[in-house]
Amino acid sequence: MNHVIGVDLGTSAVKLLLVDRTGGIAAEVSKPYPLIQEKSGYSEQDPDVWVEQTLAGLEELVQQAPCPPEEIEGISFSGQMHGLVLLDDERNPLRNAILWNDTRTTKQCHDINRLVGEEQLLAITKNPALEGFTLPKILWVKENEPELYEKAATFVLPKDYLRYRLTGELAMDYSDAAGTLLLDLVSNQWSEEICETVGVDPALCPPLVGSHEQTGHLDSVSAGRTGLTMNTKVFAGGADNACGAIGSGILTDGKTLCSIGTSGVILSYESSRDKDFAGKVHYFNHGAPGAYYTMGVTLAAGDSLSWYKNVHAPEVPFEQFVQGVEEIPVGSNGLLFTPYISGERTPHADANIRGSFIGMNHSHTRNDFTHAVMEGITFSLKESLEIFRAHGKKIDTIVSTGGGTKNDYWLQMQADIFNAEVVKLSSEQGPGMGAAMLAAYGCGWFQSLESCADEFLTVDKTYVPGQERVEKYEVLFGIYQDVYEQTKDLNERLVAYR
Ligand SMILES: Nc1ncnc2c1ncn2[C@@H]1O[C@H](COP(=O)(O)OP(=O)(O)O)[C@@H](O)[C@H]1O
Ligand SMILES: O=C(CO)[C@@H](O)[C@H](O)COP(=O)(O)O
Repeated sequence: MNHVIGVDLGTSAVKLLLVDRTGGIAAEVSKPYPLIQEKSGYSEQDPDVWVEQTLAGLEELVQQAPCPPEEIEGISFSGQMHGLVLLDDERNPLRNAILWNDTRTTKQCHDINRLVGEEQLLAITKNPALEGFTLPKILWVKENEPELYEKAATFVLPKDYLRYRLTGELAMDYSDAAGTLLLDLVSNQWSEEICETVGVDPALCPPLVGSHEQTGHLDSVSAGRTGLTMNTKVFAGGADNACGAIGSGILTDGKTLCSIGTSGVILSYESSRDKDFAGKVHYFNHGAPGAYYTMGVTLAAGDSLSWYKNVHAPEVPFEQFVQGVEEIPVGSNGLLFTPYISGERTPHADANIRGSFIGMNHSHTRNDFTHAVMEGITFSLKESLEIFRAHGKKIDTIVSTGGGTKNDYWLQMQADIFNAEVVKLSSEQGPGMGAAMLAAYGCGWFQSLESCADEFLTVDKTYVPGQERVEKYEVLFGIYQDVYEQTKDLNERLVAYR
């Protein structure tokens, strides 16, 4: 047995990696799917489309594999976090999944705060009530679609539904459960107190497992469809950011990750759950046993750039669209962008804020705008970084991952804006690689995830901050930070027109 598969169920696509015993990528497949956005603030996907695209992707992966299917020992998963998949008693989805970047649940967040109490919620879950998390979505369905809620027998998260469909076994791992706002981070069990206080039946919560634990084998239907064998071991996997941390070697204190996918995150390893960030950043279980991580989230990071590209040049491939941005100077010739197109999480938990371009003039070209979008996304991530620095973390090296690393110039911009060395690994697919590492560790190939990381992960390139650009960006960052307060009220007044 010499290969494992990592499946990353992202927001824009499912990405599948076939990985050998040295961490080499033997085959790679990506299958996209759309977002369903019926209203401003709504964001949904059809869970069965995830399954269909994953099965089709696995079939292609097996066809591309340099080894027979019997040599593929295990498979594991990384998944977009927080998305609510409600299942009936026959385990069929009752409605579309409500995703992490759906912000319809402001009222339910207020209700949770009122009923549980903000301090008690923080004491139990280490996190505040935010629209993106799963519990407010459960309460939204209970309140707005009671006839569906009555039929609900269980809830799961996106990759858990996918894993269930491949194996017939239902489970949720701790790293993803932490993002539901229902996990007691101290006892590592579902919080009966929160369930009772907000009126959610604890029986809806699925069994909890560790990310590296085996949760069955592929069933005959999935094996038949994909060409894999029924002996393929299936491991639980984790939240995409937990897997991204594993797949980027963020496995010891002091290590920091920047991920630019649809969302953007700045994530830092924590060996204990005892630190106090007062809920300013998320605090979740890691996919590595017994560990934790803290992170700040930009809701629309890569998504802002995709949005901008889709408005102006939907037919142009990304690589071509961003060509020429390297000729634009620091500050985009006076154009500034805030990436709040889906509202924001860190540091401004605000579902109503929206993005801005400030400083437009006649001379601005499409490249100026693209450059400003990249800068605005990176400034937003710097705001999370500064929270960590303000809490005493010394961050001088950051591993960068996600689709955003496909552009060399953007990686240099990250180094200059973050004022830190930015490291790009050989594979930009941190979450998929992390999932493959969980399968490799689960199969017993390595004693620990750290030793797996030593074997699997290699640095491709390091980007060093340039002093002159760092200083210019420091000043611009101050202007960027002023935009939120100055556009907050304007955006509240525009809500009625959305
Ligand atoms: N060539 C490129 N240059 C810069 N950014 C890119 C490029 N290709 C893709 N991206 C960015 O990567 C994002 C997708 O990243 P990915 O990690 O695949 O997302 P997710 O896992 O959230 O679906 C896109 O939204 C886009 O902004
Ligand atoms: O909501 C969060 C983290 O709290 C997001 O990071 C999602 O987990 C989606 O990730 P991508 O699809 O952008 O990778």
